[in-house]
Amino acid sequence: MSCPDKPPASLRLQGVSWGPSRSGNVLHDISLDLSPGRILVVVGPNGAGKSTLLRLIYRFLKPTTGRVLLDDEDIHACSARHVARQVAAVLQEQPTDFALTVREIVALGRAPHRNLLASDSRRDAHMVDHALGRLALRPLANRLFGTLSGGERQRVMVARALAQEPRLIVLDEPTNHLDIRYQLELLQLIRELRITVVCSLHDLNLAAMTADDLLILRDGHPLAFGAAEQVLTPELIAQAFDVRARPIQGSTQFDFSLNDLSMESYS
Ligand SMILES: Nc1ncnc2c1ncn2[C@@H]1O[C@H](COP(=O)(O)OP(=O)(O)OP(=O)(O)O)[C@@H](O)[C@H]1O
Repeated sequence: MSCPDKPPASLRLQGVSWGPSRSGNVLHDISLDLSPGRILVVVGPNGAGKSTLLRLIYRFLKPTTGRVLLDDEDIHACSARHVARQVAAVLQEQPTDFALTVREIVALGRAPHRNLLASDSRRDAHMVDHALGRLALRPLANRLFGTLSGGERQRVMVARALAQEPRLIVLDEPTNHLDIRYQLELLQLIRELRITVVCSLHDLNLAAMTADDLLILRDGHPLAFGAAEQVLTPELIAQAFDVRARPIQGSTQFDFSLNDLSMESYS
């Protein structure tokens, strides 16, 4: 049985800023348009504001100024449940429901689609099983979450998000805890999802392989936004990360090294 498709959503950020009350902004005036089905990868140094931007997109935080629009609808003009039916998030923090099985955790993704007190519908069961299959988790379906490795838990979190049938999925550093094989598999899965994706990544080479569009943040400011091959240039990488990036011939991949100034600052 195939998984029924919902059309991917468009995302628009209009002059979005955010800061904790009165102590200055963490994010400054970010605007971008993401067409349905495109993959936006957000990169930037530690503390640049990547997780904060993602929290605004999955409606955990409300912008201090500006708007986040999903298909031209301000997500803060809609109920949390309405947004949860369209947007799923995979966060760096993992749940502490160690006594639940993998299947039960993935089934939590169905919550926004259920009516109060309604028992699981056949569609719920199908979506949970489909998500378990996509992440190769069927053999672990009855294991307790608390007994899984870090990488297995991360795959459960992605399966839970897929069970939610989102039209936009937000992933904060989803390759954390994954070995290189599962990193590549997960990023390939993301490319095959046919939903709109916003994902933060630290690895610029993985970002180049995954992104349609790329946003570079530095100190909460958008340094560059656009097609990945135009944005990931040695100059912009140097500006954002203070490292030297040498393109590997014939690819969009880079070798990285400290530049001379960085070396001096450590000596
Ligand atoms: N609620 C908050 N109150 C005060 N400062 C905050 C709050 N949330 C985030 N910050 C600050 O905002 C900055 C950006 O944090 P954020 O977690 O978004 O960065 P990041 O780019 O995801 O970093 P990393 O790559 O290290 O995960 C940091 O300096 C952080 O301390």
